[in-house]
Amino acid sequence: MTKSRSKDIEVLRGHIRDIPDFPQKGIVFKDITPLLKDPETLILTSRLLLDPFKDEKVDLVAGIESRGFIFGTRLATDLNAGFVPVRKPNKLPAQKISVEYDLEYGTDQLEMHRDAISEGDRVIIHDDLMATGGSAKAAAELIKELGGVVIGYSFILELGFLNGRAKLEREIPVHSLIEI
Ligand SMILES: O=P(O)(O)OC[C@H]1O[C@H](OP(=O)(O)OP(=O)(O)O)[C@H](O)[C@@H]1O
Ligand SMILES: Nc1ncnc2[nH]cnc12
Repeated sequence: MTKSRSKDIEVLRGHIRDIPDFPQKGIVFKDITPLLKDPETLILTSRLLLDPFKDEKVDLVAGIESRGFIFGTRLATDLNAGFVPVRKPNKLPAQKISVEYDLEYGTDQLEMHRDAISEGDRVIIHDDLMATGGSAKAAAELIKELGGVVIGYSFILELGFLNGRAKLEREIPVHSLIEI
């Protein structure tokens, strides 16, 4: 990593705050709202997320609800790609597919519209944070079921101690700006 990139990453790190015992006891919640509020870190985050993919041919960015929507749409426009939402249950209005998955705190379900992906579409999965990797794995399963090809994962933050990467296919690159 270049010196200036690692300096930029440190700036971002300084704008993520720890909230102990949220949403339940024992969880240290990584809150990105300070990073969103500062116009400099807001734009810096978009730029740093774009870097690893800027020479790739990308058809779609799939953002995971809800915090994955924030930078996912920007990443899509920066790549001249489309954006598709991966949503929590009962939010999408048209025909959809679903998958269940485990969270650091509980279980949940993710859904995508059946027509969100065309056969062979090259898709990046984006979220603000990877914890157990359950959400990212579930999103990848949905995309593959619809005929898409996952070409990479993009996160601002990765909780490395939870080893979420182990859940993902090894040959697909994972780009996390900050690893904790
Ligand atoms: O790697 P995992 O263990 O699956 O956890 C990561 C997911 O958890 C958080 O979302 P959350 O479910 O809290 O919802 P939100 O984005 O709507 O706040 C985060 O934004 C990721 O989507
Ligand atoms: N520790 C954490 N902080 C913020 N979002 C999360 N999603 C899952 N675990 C999380």
